[in-house]
Amino acid sequence: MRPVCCTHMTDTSQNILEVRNLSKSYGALQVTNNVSMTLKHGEALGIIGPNGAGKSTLFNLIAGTQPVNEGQIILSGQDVTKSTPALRCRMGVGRTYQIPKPFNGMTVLENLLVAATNGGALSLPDATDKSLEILEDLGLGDLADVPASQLRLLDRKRLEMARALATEPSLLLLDEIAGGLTEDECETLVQTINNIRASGTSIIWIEHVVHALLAVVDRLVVINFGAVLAEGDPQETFNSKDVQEIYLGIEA
Ligand SMILES: Nc1ncnc2c1ncn2[C@@H]1O[C@H](COP(=O)(O)OP(=O)(O)OP(=O)(O)O)[C@@H](O)[C@H]1O
Repeated sequence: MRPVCCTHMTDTSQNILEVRNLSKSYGALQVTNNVSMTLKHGEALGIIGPNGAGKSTLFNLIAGTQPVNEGQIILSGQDVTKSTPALRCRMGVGRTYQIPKPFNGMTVLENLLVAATNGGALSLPDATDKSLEILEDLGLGDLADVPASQLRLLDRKRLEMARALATEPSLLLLDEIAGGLTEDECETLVQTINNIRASGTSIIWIEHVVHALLAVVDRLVVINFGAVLAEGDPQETFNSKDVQEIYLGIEA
């Protein structure tokens, strides 16, 4: 395990994402504190940390829904720190939200079409083909014409992921997608994420369900009080004394 602050890779062609010295405050509350990290093309990175540590905020900064106070975000070699969320989405950043936010008045398919025609910029016929394919892959094929408001939790989470995939992301940000699922459902979700990953999509996954996360990611970053506490091999990092003590409150 490498301690604290992730080192930068200077060869940007290998990195789909570089986050450089990011800081973010809300009033007096510093939520992101000088965070740096990189993600290689095709890599899957896990993020864990206590509640309120600033994990989702990091996604908001990367996706552009919140402005940074300091630092830089480099996407495929291009500085997008000041770019709009829409532009970042067109450049390949797809995300899910911790609390699924579908358009409840629309069907499952219509939800994907909105994402595919706007975020993904596909024509309607292409968007329809693409959306049906994604729904099939994610086990939602039979629910295409069902209103989103009628879905059970697992299917709402799948829809959240399907909407992100409909924008054709090269970088997928998954925010606590496994919470509240049964063990079997969790296993299905892990398979789905591994399939997405096998198709070449780079992934950053924030998750409290650590065993699910460890079944997917190549590398783990631990955030505490807005800063990087540790990063490295997933199991080794998770088992380290600092992480066990600070993240789980266990005295190792
Ligand atoms: N828009 C905002 N305005 C003010 N405070 C905010 C805002 N967004 C987040 N915060 C605060 O920033 C801190 C970090 O929130 P964040 O959601 O990033 O944590 P998290 O690590 O994702 O937590 P959890 O694991 O509980 O989801 C919290 O104290 C939160 O209340």
